[in-house]
Amino acid sequence: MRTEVKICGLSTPETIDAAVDAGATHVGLVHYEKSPRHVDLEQAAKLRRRVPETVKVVLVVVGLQPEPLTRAWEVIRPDVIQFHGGETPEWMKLVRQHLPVETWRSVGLRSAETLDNSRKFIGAANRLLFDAPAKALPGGNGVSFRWDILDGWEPYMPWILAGGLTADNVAEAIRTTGAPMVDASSGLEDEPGVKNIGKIRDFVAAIRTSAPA
Ligand SMILES: O=C(O)c1ccccc1N[C@@H]1O[C@H](COP(=O)(O)O)[C@@H](O)[C@H]1O
Repeated sequence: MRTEVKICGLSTPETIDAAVDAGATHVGLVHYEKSPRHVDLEQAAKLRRRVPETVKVVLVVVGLQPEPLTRAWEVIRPDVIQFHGGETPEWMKLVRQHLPVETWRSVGLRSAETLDNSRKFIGAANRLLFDAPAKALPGGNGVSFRWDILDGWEPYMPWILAGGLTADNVAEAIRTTGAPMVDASSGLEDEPGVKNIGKIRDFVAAIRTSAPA
């Protein structure tokens, strides 16, 4: 199956267009003020309108309270909300009941035990997004986790590989883990928050030319 690709932390029309043209299946907008990739609601809504229907828009949030989350959904109308903080399964289930949106949950993978704990998101998340454990930011740190934690894992729900992916390591990452979807952000930048269009193109090309796992 064709590997799905999300390019995250986009904040300009040019980089949105570059990700779409390169063949990304998903584009990510980070709505989190502490991030160098933060976009406010107005910017995010404008960027969202550039994205064709064939590409899904993912809104990344961290511990956003109910009212601002609903407001963000109303203004941006993302296809997916990616919860990247300490959001509980119960809270995510409530969101799914009230908003017509897919929910994804990040899990910082430290060990096989953290992998097993992610079962609690069955029924709350449509997909799990495996990233390195939080550092300065909850995500977007450009750090990979030990992919061997996934050795022998039998996926019980759709999942995504994230954390420190670049054009140089993504083919190996897919080969090693069998990831059906990959997600990259800071590895495609010249400096925090500034995406490089060439790096976006090279990243997607590295996936499309790599042999399937
Ligand atoms: O990108 C951010 O600034 C960010 C902030 C808060 C939560 C998540 C964030 N990004 C997500 O982190 C992962 C990994 O990113 P990277 O490739 O290692 O930079 C990815 O899912 C981003 O969507």
